[in-house]
Amino acid sequence: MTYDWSPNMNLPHVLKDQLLSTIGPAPKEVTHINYDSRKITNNGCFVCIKGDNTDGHLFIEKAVFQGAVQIIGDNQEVMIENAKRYSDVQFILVREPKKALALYSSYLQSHAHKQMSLIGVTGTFGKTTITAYIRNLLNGAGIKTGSIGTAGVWDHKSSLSLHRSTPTTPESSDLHAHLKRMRNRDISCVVMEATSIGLDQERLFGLHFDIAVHSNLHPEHLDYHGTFEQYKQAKLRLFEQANVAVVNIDDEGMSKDILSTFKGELWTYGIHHNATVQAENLKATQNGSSFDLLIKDEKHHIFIPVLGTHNIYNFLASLCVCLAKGFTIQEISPLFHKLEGPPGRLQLIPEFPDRKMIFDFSHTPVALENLLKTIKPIPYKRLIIMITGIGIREKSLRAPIAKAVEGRADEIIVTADHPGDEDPVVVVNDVIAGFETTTKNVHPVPNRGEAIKKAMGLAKEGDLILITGLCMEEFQIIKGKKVPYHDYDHVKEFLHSSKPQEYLREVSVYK
Ligand SMILES: CC(=O)N[C@H]1[C@@H](OP(=O)(O)OP(=O)(O)OC[C@H]2O[C@@H](n3ccc(=O)[nH]c3=O)[C@H](O)[C@@H]2O)O[C@H](CO)[C@@H](O)[C@@H]1O[C@H](C)C(=O)N[C@@H](C)C(=O)N[C@H](CCC(=O)O)C(=O)O
Ligand SMILES: Nc1ncnc2c1ncn2[C@@H]1O[C@H](COP(=O)(O)OP(=O)(O)OP(=O)(O)O)[C@@H](O)[C@H]1O
Repeated sequence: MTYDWSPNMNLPHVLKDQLLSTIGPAPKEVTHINYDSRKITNNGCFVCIKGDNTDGHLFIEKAVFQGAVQIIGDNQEVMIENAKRYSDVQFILVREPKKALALYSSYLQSHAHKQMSLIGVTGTFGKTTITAYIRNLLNGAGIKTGSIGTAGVWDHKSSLSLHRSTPTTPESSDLHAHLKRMRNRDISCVVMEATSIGLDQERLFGLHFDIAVHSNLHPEHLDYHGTFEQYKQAKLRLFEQANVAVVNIDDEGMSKDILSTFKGELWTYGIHHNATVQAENLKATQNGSSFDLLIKDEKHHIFIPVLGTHNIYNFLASLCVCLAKGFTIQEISPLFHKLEGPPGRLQLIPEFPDRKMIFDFSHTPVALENLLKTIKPIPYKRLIIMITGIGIREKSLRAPIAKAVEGRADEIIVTADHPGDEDPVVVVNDVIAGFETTTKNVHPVPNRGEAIKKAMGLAKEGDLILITGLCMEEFQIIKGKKVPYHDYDHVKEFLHSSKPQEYLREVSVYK
């Protein structure tokens, strides 16, 4: 049964291309839309999505019980069956419920996205960092810019508290609600991470991006996408929705695909190949990176207060966005000395006099090994590293974490992150079991805050302290509860303590 579109159907016009048929009375009012029956309340529209574990169509009854007045789905048989049972509810049969969810969500949020400029960032590594750099530079340049991604949802000033449904790219109904919230705060530009899974699940369907940014492509999420090719095709979809593309020309994963298919304005960046914006003569310095920037045959000497070659790539991507937005290098360069990445990604903590201190999110053996490679060019007297076992995640990673840093630091503090239901002492001892030859200069401190102070207490002039683990999160999970926690509070406590020496005392945890 197929209905022709008619204006009297009382349905938002946005659903026109998705609509197959409707049964039941059009509701007087629809106040919200959701893909999860548990989040539906009075006057809601529930969209049935087939997932990996279950099928949203099984929860129609629950959604109606919770107050749904409209149901959207693609299973004709189930929809008709339920329409007979709930004659006061409108059932809308569509071609693709995920697309309908995105379109209808946009409508219910007054198409807020159309009143703002959108920038999408995709790639395997660097999305969160590039997103933070773009937000930082554009705000500095006077464009009120918000961001959405792994680091949360930010307006131009600070992080907004909200419930997260996905780790990075929100489901479309949540995304449009965030966009409306941004618009209400006078945000005129939003930069967002576009993950392959988010793109594949149509969370960004119907959005139009002024600029799409590519970082790089390496195998990831193959359990979800099946093949590397399918993973790449999902990421490439972002560029079909954009006017301008910013492409890392050094990346072998997908740059050629974008360059050969993209029809709009192109900006390239890189270090090893000629690009619109190219960096050369890279040098790691005490507090950041310096290099020469080549833009259209002009050379500019640049310093940015961030470490690591990968972050120079991330910076180049962000700079291309500013240039594509019409700023000149002269207008943007005064902002470089204040460039800020996302919390906890090679984040320099400047407050500790005569010592260098870095927070980094690495909490796996591979990430720790990469971190130790990245900091190599930084001059320091002694290296002090704090590593963490994680209570709520794979136990099997604890011992390898110790192995990754063994013999590569002068002092190693071992602590526990998110102990969950585990005794932090046990977590710490599991990590320590991974040291193969010696536990000399290994300091077990089960409480993360105390461990930070211990690391700071051990540091002398000229030393480098690496604080690793899940430090960008503002809570610790302890016995199923999120307990407010921030690394930075402990840094401040140490610096303001009249007796910092007391943190040097040993804490004995071996049982
Ligand atoms: C693997 C994956 O992508 N899962 C997504 C998928 O879940 P699923 O297939 O398991 O759903 P399901 O449990 O079978 O349920 C099917 C439907 O029934 C609904 N339901 C279920 C139970 C109920 O009582 N009532 C009800 O309505 C569910 O809300 C859902 O709509 O469909 C759901 C609804 O559309 C998504 O929210 C969910 O994302 C989950 C939360 C998730 O964590 N996804 C991760 C993998 C993800 O998207 N990550 C990327 C980052 C990747 C990166 O790091 O690069 C991201 O962008 O965040
Ligand atoms: N451009 C890059 N190239 C290679 N590696 C990078 C790049 N940028 C960041 N990394 C590495 O990836 C890690 C994660 O960076 P970031 O959070 O910015 O990436 P992401 O794509 O958002 O990943 P996630 O979604 O897992 O957070 C960093 O700690 C760093 O080790």
